[in-house]
Amino acid sequence: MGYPIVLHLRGRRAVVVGGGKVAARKVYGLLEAEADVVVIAPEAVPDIEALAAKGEIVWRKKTFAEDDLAGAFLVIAATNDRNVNEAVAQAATPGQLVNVVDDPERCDFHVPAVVRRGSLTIAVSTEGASPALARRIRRELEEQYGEEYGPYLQFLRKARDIILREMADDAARKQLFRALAADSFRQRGRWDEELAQLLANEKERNGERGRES
Ligand SMILES: C[C@@]1(CC(=O)O)C2=NC(=C\c3[nH]c(c(CCC(=O)O)c3CC(=O)O)Cc3[nH]c(c(CC(=O)O)c3CCC(=O)O)/C=C3\N/C(=C\2)[C@@H](CCC(=O)O)[C@]3(C)CC(=O)O)/[C@H]1CCC(=O)O
Ligand SMILES: NC(=O)c1ccc[n+]([C@@H]2O[C@H](COP(=O)([O-])OP(=O)(O)OC[C@H]3O[C@@H](n4cnc5c(N)ncnc54)[C@H](O)[C@@H]3O)[C@@H](O)[C@H]2O)c1
Repeated sequence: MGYPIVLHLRGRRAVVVGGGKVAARKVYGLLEAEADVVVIAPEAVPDIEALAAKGEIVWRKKTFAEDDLAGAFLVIAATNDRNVNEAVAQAATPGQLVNVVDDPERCDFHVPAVVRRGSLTIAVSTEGASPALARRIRRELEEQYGEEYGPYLQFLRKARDIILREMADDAARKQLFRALAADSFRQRGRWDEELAQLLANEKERNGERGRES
């Protein structure tokens, strides 16, 4: 079974070999993670052409050669030619993370189906058993966790900073974090107001404890 992790790719080079629809899907995911994306392909779908024209990726309009992998942190072999994909995997050095879109056995990692809502990422993997099921579940999760989770996560991050700064008691902090994560809290929508109230209550309780001792 694979070990799920979230890679930090900002400023790191990701080389995608191939310029078809599968490559384009991987490119979009890599751009969301702010990787420096380089595509190697003699021909590419319009999405990839457009991204290259806007300067959001580099497209080397050529067939794959070993030296295309120089400086890559992550490599995706996404051509429609099994032999080329195999050659890409062979050319990678041991430290480079490799995904081969038509050969799960050759992969250091596979790519899950993903829902993103600001800082919230929900990833679904079937380990290659059924990418179509991963896609279906991703769509269901998109319904369940709507766009409103983006601003909610922003609030939670800010609240967490405040709580860590202002509250010393571990147990009380934990209780507060859980209260803010409750769906009923999210749905009421009065996040800042309720946080201020909860912090004030906690300060008052502390004050009382101080006077008791
Ligand atoms: C999740 C997603 C992420 C992404 O690509 O971004 C993804 N595949 C997606 C869609 C999809 N892929 C395929 C179909 C057609 C239906 C079907 O065959 O089921 C559909 C559905 C569609 O297109 O609608 C066909 C397919 N996929 C692979 C092979 C090769 C093989 O298994 O040998 C073949 C056969 C090719 C052929 O010969 O035809 C291999 C892989 N695909 C993976 C990921 C990795 C395993 C992830 C997992 O199992 O969880 C893995 C192992 C490697 C990798 O790519 O990392 C993305 C959904 C994004 C979304 O919608 O959210
Ligand atoms: N992992 C997945 O999610 C998934 C899903 C569907 C299909 N697949 C597999 O992925 C492969 C690619 O699918 P696609 O629909 O994107 O194919 P496609 O035919 O649309 O694109 C293939 C691309 O590879 C490029 N290419 C071919 N030879 C090359 C070389 N020597 N160097 C560099 N680039 C080269 C072509 O120029 C083209 O841009 C399929 O063959 C299939 O086996 C994987």
